[in-house]
Amino acid sequence: MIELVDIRKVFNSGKPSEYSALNGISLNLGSNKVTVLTGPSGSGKTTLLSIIGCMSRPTSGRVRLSGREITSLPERFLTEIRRKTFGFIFQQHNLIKGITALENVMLPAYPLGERHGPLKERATHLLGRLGLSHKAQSRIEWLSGGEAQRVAIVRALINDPSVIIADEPTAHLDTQLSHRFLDIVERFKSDGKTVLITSHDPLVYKAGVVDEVVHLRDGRLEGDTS
Ligand SMILES: Nc1ncnc2c1ncn2[C@@H]1O[C@H](COP(=O)(O)OP(=O)(O)OP(=O)(O)O)[C@@H](O)[C@H]1O
Repeated sequence: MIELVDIRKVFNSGKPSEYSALNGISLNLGSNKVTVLTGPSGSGKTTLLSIIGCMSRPTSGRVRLSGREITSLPERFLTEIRRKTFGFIFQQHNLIKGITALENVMLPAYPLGERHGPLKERATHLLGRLGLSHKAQSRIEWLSGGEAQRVAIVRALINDPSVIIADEPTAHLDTQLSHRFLDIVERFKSDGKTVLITSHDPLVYKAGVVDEVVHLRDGRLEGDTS
């Protein structure tokens, strides 16, 4: 599904602050699999996620998505791929204050031009699936941390992405809500989705639903000495 070939990422190239965050990562992420990316702080997990999710480009190396080379595509194609293929769940959920949970969920679908009625129906249905029907009209700032987290998950699903990317999804969740998140991952998987998670949390990387754990250290796959 997603193939990475010799991915390198250098920040601030040519400056005294030059930093090589990824040093030749080659990796295959199988379709309909749950992969966890783990490793110490600063090992390059978020940098790699943002490259896989078409949010940034590698300095060198190739990314193939379902066999299609996407590394060198112009920005507008990458934006389209990003919208249609990926659903993102960020550590800080980036939900917008001052508008309701329902409106937050619908926002990523607006650029795709879907009619308002069916979109609202789908968003309402998805909120219900995560037990949030009664919070649809609540403003984001009125929700608890766990509720906001679930709104962020629903928002990630609104365009029916085939790949879900979650960056430290349980960082702000207690044990019970972390288990709830893993139940949701289980559901993604049975819906045929591919899931990629970064996590330091043993509760996540040791979970039964996880197919593969990839360890990063110093921008390399652990055990890879090439
Ligand atoms: N835009 C940037 N400019 C310069 N250096 C950067 C930039 N983004 C990340 N880095 C550096 O690249 C390295 C990898 O960062 P990254 O955020 O990918 O690590 P991480 O494994 O996700 O860490 P954490 O677990 O703490 O979130 C870090 O040393 C970081 O300081």
